[in-house]
Amino acid sequence: MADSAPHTGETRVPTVIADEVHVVYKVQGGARKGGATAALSRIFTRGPAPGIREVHAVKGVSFTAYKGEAIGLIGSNGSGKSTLLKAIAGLQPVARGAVYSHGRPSLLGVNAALMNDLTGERNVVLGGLAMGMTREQIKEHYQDIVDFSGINEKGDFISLPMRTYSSGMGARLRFSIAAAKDHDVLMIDEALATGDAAFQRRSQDRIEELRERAGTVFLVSHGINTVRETCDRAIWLEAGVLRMDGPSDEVCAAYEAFTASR
Ligand SMILES: Nc1ncnc2c1ncn2[C@@H]1O[C@H](COP(=O)(O)OP(=O)(O)OP(=O)(O)O)[C@@H](O)[C@H]1O
Repeated sequence: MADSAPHTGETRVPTVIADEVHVVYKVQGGARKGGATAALSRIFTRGPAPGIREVHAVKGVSFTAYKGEAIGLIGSNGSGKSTLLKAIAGLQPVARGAVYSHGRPSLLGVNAALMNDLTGERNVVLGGLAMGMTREQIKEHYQDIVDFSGINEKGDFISLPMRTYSSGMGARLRFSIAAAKDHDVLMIDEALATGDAAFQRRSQDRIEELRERAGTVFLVSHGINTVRETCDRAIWLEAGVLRMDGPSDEVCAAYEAFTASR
């Protein structure tokens, strides 16, 4: 596939290499009948045990990401975007192929592991520690994180448990915590879609900074315009297969033409 990283004259530093990555989920409880013929056929075809269904979510995806790139992952629902990010982050084993990465990729998802029963305040500390920040560093960044998230704009929400937050507020806090640290590879799953216009603008600026200071940013989004505005490169997945990889304008246009034709 086309390699779209800008040629700046400097040596390009690869941060993530995906080499023919396949991810297969095994799902318990699939409604498969367990007759004798089916069992025999499974022995010969080496199929999964009864009741276990396989979902081949990512099928042989290869690409190289470079330092300084912001890469948008686009594709229809269920095309494998989140799964690919999890595989890059090492949170989902690959069935075949391999992922090589520089440093430890951090996945910032809407489901990132913050604790709903703890206050926003405590979660800022926990999230910071989980990312490897020291208590001193967290203290230093605390106010910035809270201000950036905008959580306290409508009252003192940061001292309330996170379960009292709207999903947008939770996503904003997660983004703010993750963005407080420089990452070699930062992966963001949809968090931007949930913020309001002002937050989205701040996030785009912050992604720009992270790219300059750190390494590579991956962004999964259904908002094709967010990808256009935030990313210089886009990777389009469809049914687990990489359909196109190139400058985000071109890939987004091709994807839009594809969705319009369906
Ligand atoms: N934990 C899981 N167990 C089994 N199958 C899963 C699991 N997570 C995802 N899948 C399946 O893997 C495929 C890819 O899902 P994935 O969430 O990666 O797609 P996506 O492109 O991120 O989707 P969306 O745009 O809807 O968020 C889908 O068929 C989905 O049903």
